[in-house]
Amino acid sequence: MEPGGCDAGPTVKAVAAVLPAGGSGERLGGATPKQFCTVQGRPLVSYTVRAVERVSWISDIIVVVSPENIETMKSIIEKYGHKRVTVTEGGITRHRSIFNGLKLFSENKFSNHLLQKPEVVVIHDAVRPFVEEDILLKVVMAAKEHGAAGAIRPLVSTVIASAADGCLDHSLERTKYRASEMPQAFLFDIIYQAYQQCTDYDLDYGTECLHLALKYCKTNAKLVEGTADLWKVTYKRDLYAAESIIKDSLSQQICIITDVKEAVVQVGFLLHESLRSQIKVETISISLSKRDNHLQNIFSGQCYNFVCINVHLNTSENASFSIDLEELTKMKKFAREVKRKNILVYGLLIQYKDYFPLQETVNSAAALTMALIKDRNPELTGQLVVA
Ligand SMILES: Nc1ccn([C@@H]2O[C@H](COP(=O)(O)OP(=O)(O)OP(=O)(O)O)[C@@H](O)[C@H]2O)c(=O)n1
Ligand SMILES: O=C(CO)[C@H](O)[C@H](O)COP(=O)(O)O
Repeated sequence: MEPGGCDAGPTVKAVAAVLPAGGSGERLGGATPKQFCTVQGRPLVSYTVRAVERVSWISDIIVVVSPENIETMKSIIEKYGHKRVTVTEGGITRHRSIFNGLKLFSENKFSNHLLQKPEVVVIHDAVRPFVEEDILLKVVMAAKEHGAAGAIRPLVSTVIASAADGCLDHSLERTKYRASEMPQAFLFDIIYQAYQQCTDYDLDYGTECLHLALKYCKTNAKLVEGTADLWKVTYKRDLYAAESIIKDSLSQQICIITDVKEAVVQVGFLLHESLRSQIKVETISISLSKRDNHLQNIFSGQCYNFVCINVHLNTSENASFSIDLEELTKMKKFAREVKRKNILVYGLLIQYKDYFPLQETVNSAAALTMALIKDRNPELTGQLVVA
């Protein structure tokens, strides 16, 4: 195993990543650049950084932002606990931002600490949050062999050229062409040399790093078929699409919390059974006295949805019930604390009558639970819902 690599990673001396995030997001519109737009409680750029930092064989991650967003980016890194990330200043175009990012490995003028020059550098737009390790590995290995590599996708529409009079000049045969996406990877020396040699025109109007490697270093990039999730958030509708993918991935798992009273444990079990065909479920029964510490541990796991259930049996002699306000206040407090980590907590009171089949009530409680976690409405967190 080489330094910088790991068992599952490439046998490359060191791999680093540069994430350009210095744009203003004109096509999306709005005051906030798209990379800082909040999606399910977290800025878009943080999802991309997280996707890249999960890859253990990527040693350094450079995020390039415009000068006015340096502090914002640093606070995002701090808030979401990102590791191995260095922030640097971008330029007025994407190419200039990427070049600034690459300079950190060669010139130490922007940074107080020296970053190890990588053998291969990955370039990935900060506004493509769904990048997976598999495609990163493929482009890195291909770059090691060919000098440069990039993810591609089939074209959705045919590309046409218009003449000066605004009429069709010619159209390209769609099957012969591909959309160039990200990530791309390069032998560091190749892409750095290309950026050093390219013209101001390239830096100001170019949109393709692979092209620079070809033009200035005669390197024909290997093209690697990517997945549909690699698309770039460009327009407002893309932000909605990203939100719905993120929401969906956060809604795959639920944790049911009950206390240890037999009746509640039993109803918790039925709810678990009713939900498990639709979603991954975990049920935890804990006594009230141990709850505080225990809940802290549970909430620091991987699950983003919790329901704390309680049960009320409504017999004819016992028609009214009271809510334990102390319990409710505690649950609300937890809900408020963990909401910052995108974890949503609900209270669910399952109220049933002794003459009514319990299973039916549990089924409607399951439907209510599913609606809550699919919707992920942060305003409802900490609320007590009654089934
Ligand atoms: N001066 C720039 C311009 C763009 N980018 C980054 O390059 C990526 C892809 O660019 P694009 O989608 O074009 O972003 P914007 O330039 O922000 O969008 P628009 O063209 O709509 O203004 C984005 O992560 C963007 O932040 C950058 O680092 N520096
Ligand atoms: O297309 C690309 C690859 O070739 C780049 O991903 C890049 O996003 C293009 O940026 P822009 O939309 O700003 O030109």
